[in-house]
Amino acid sequence: MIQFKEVGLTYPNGFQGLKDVNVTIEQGEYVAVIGLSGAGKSTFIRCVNRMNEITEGELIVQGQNVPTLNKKEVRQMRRSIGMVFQSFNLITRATVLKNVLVSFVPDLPVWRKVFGIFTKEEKMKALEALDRVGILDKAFVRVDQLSGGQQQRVALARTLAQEPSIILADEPVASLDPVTAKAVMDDFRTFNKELNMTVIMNIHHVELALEYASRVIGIRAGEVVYDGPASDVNEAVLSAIYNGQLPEEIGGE
Ligand SMILES: Nc1ncnc2c1ncn2[C@@H]1O[C@H](COP(=O)(O)OP(=O)(O)OP(=O)(O)O)[C@@H](O)[C@H]1O
Repeated sequence: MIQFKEVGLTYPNGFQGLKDVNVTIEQGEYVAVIGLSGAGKSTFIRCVNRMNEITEGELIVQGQNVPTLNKKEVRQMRRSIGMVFQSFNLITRATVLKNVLVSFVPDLPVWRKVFGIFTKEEKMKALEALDRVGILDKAFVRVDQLSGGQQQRVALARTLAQEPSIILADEPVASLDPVTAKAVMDDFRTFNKELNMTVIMNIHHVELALEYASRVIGIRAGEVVYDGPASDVNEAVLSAIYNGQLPEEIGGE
């Protein structure tokens, strides 16, 4: 479970990124976070694994009080929280398999990190993850020889191999064509449904958000202005989230 209680975040330059956020997310939910550019979507999800530090209120993730964790505890917490980015964050000159194996690195003793020796079990887990996202045949191909969609699947496989209970996804389909974007969204849905992973996804594409997520959190200027089922999101709700500037795909300019 993830609980934001009266959370505020003021950046060091004084900008208020989040204001009085009260949100509880249960294990296994699929949440889409929507809002205008600059509304605070990334700020919000990055608090969960403490990439951003909250400055007010309380944040509990899987029973742990996030702001009070020391460095070692933060590292441990992050093992159970996968992160997927728009830019994939891969080592492009290494093979697909190596990129997935990297997910085991934080747990490796120093000598194994240096020599890059992975156990048979780890290799099997990595290959299984590649199989799940449908790119097992690319295991020994260099990442820079793959398409954008394939690269995002490598990033997904890397996250999956980590066996997280929560996946934070920051605009994971923004740079993909519509067909590939849907395929990647389908992968997230599979992880969510079959593996009971919580998915919290920032997404600009409202139609996809409403199609895939069960819950929508709408953020405007650092405040949660909607939190409810995706099925209840209508034009009025969107107008409130987007400050009257409806996205083009749903009838705006
Ligand atoms: N390190 C920082 N210091 C000061 N202000 C910041 C910092 N990081 C983000 N901000 C500001 O906080 C606000 C929210 O940023 P955030 O990246 O969370 O928005 P977003 O909704 O994810 O936007 P986008 O959809 O464009 O990615 C923006 O106004 C941004 O300029």
